[in-house]
Amino acid sequence: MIVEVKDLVKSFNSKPILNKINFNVNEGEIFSLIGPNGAGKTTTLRCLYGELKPNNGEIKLFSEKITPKIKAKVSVMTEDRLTFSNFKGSDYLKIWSMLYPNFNEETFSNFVLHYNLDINQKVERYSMGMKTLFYLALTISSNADLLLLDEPTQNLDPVIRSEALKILRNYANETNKTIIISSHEIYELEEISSSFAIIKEGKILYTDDMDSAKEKHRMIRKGEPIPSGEVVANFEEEVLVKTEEEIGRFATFNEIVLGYLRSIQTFTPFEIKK
Ligand SMILES: Nc1ncnc2c1ncn2[C@@H]1O[C@H](COP(=O)(O)OP(=O)(O)OP(=O)(O)O)[C@@H](O)[C@H]1O
Repeated sequence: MIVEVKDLVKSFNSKPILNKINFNVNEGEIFSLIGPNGAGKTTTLRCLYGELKPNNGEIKLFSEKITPKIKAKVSVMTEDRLTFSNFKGSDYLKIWSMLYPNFNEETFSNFVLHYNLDINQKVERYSMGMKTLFYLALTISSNADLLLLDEPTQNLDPVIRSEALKILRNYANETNKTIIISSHEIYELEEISSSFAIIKEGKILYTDDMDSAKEKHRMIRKGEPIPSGEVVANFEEEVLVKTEEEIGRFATFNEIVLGYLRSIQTFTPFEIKK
């Protein structure tokens, strides 16, 4: 197991933000942490890379507690893409190649060349999309065993976004390295993830492998008998049920995610009052 999170609790100013979170990630997986704005995705990742100290619970990376030695196996893309003022791309290259003993300068050079990123320019002057690409270049060149990527396709145009997903898929598939992605882009997560957890209001609502989740969930037309199992959510004309019975039709990943996110409270779209 590469990542083990057990009963993780994190509060800010006594306000609970993560409420006994549990999930595991195996080697070679691309694991997605999926949830709406404010669900606690970034807070979970910050606990994973040791930036935040949990109030309770246990995190193990590579079967060990987080130590500086373990951190050297992890590379991180933070959501805010924080950049040091006055640092050029080439300065980051120097720092990252010192931090990561297996840093691949050739991969980095090819990446920045392909996307026309000028490493002699200050990174804080890059556009948001360029910053995302630059951090993608750093993280995949790090050759770290675990990548923690917070919203790694944010601000990328559709073509580059799809290329970025392919790059990440290859990173995990070809080298058996592990990636955790936080996002709310359901469609692209389905394309790339092998396992996932759905998080809302600091709680994990469901976690599973992609294939196993699809096997366990069925959509039953309203009015038809509900099989044994757990009714997860009501859709307009169908009901999402977690069951072992072969009945109705298989639910899509999108329906499973929306179903769990709806199940806690009824979703009410925001409307501007006239
Ligand atoms: N340093 C902090 N101090 C106080 N509250 C915080 C702090 N960081 C995060 N929070 C709160 O924790 C909650 C979860 O935030 P978090 O950034 O983890 O959510 P998220 O799922 O990553 O959201 P998004 O998709 O919008 O980035 C929010 O209510 C946020 O206001």
